[in-house]
Amino acid sequence: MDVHVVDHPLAKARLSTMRDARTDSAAFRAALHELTVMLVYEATREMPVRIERIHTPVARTDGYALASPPLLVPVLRAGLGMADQAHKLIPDAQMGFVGLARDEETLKPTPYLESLPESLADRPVLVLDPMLATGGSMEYTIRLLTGRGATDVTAICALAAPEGIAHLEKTGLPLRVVTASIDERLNDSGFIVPGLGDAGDRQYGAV
Ligand SMILES: O=P(O)(O)OC[C@H]1O[C@H](OP(=O)(O)OP(=O)(O)O)[C@H](O)[C@@H]1O
Ligand SMILES: O=c1cc[nH]c(=O)[nH]1
Ligand SMILES: [Mg+2]
Repeated sequence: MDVHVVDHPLAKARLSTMRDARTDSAAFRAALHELTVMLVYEATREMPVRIERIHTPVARTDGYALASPPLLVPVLRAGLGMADQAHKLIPDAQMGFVGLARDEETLKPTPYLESLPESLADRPVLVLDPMLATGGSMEYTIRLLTGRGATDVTAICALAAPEGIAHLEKTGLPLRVVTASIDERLNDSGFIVPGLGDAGDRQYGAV
């Protein structure tokens, strides 16, 4: 599995704002928005482009556009904080939605929403979720997508735990991960250490 860490000073700065326990919800959301732009920018670097001749006011030249705009799939709730920024970068993208809540005891995802196009054959998919912890929520999401024919899936996460990466690797699912950090470990409650706490609660309040 290809894992790409976006190790850029500006990404580190936004991530540090998100990690800081003193950061309030509005500033946390703003930092996640900005980090999302950097992660999506890197994740789409190798995407095939369509070239067509265009006219500048001065001359003819090649114009570029994504050959096949990806499907964006934010995983609710926390992934919602990445959706608008990703969509601004790729305005032609269609968006699907998956809603999952991790059970605090078992750490297994409980699904409550699935809104996806019927067929995803030949369509790249970008899954947006700031946190990859045990990897259970991402595995669940990827299986929904591959069940609809997706073969080109990229998970875009602010943070990942080594345990979650290893878990996804073991599944053998066709997946690439783009993240700003692979942290140290998970704690006994399944939280990423040092992490940033609960990404959904920090954006929207505790449920
Ligand atoms: O890798 P995992 O161990 O599955 O954990 C990661 C999941 O946990 C968080 O969601 P959460 O269940 O807290 O829901 P929320 O977004 O509504 O807060 C996060 O946004 C991921 O979806
Ligand atoms: O550290 C973690 C782990 C799972 N989900 C979160 O929001 N944070
Ligand atoms: Mg949460």
